[in-house]
Amino acid sequence: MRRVLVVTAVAAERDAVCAVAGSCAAVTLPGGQELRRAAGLPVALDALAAGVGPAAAAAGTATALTAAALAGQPYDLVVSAGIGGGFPPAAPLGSVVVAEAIVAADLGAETPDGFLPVTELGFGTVVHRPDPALVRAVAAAAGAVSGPVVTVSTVTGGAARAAELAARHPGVLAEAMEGFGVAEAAAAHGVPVLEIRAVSNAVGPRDRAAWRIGDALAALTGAFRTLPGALTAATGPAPESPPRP
Ligand SMILES: O=C(O)c1cccc(C(=O)CC[C@H]2O[C@@H](n3cnc4c(=O)[nH]cnc43)[C@H](O)[C@@H]2O)c1
Repeated sequence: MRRVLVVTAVAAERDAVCAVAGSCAAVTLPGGQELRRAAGLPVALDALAAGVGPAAAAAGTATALTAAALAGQPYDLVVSAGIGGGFPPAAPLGSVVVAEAIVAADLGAETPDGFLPVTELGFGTVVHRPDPALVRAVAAAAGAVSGPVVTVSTVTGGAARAAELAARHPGVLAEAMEGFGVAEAAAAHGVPVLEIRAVSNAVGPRDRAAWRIGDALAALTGAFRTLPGALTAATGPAPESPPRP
């Protein structure tokens, strides 16, 4: 059976993923974070609420991946998941976005000529590209759109920054705060990654009262209901493996 680790920021997002299974059992990770383990699905699904932002996401993901590897039960896929801001009109409230590129949008330097990504300063990486066939299959099954999703450390709160992000990242569909951190940890472990976002708000001038978190969490559950079938469609039946304790 395929083993999938889903990393969310907060418990409400994790519980929206767990809702697919009806119930989830708690497993404590080294360091004390609590993983939730779903039973009765055609994939072995674990969900972790690792905290808000790319650093917490990377730390939690790396801990869960290391614990699973040391237990001899490594994950086959990591999914960064949760609610996110959508760029209108392509990603309206309540829609689901699957990332074809997971982009660190504010990792770099401001210069007199504008923003420079760290790659242009000679360091690291600013983009992870999930397997396109997997992205297509997961998006099709979920009725989602696919395109770039940016990771930011500061939620966009104005029209000027929204326009700047859209100009710097053509086709960008959504903004969230964890995808790149999850993807960095997955890459360090050689595990494929996806990012799935359900749109709770429009990226632009801050209007917290207009966020539709309940609708987005329901859309997230709906997307995860279709994930096992999509994984099988994209990669074939899972190889035999020993059952989990
Ligand atoms: O208040 C609640 O009930 C609640 C339930 C679920 C999630 C939240 C969050 O505030 C999660 C923070 C989380 O949301 C992502 N997010 C959502 N919209 C945006 C955005 O426009 N720009 C950036 N990030 C966004 C982000 O990944 C945060 O981790 C509250």
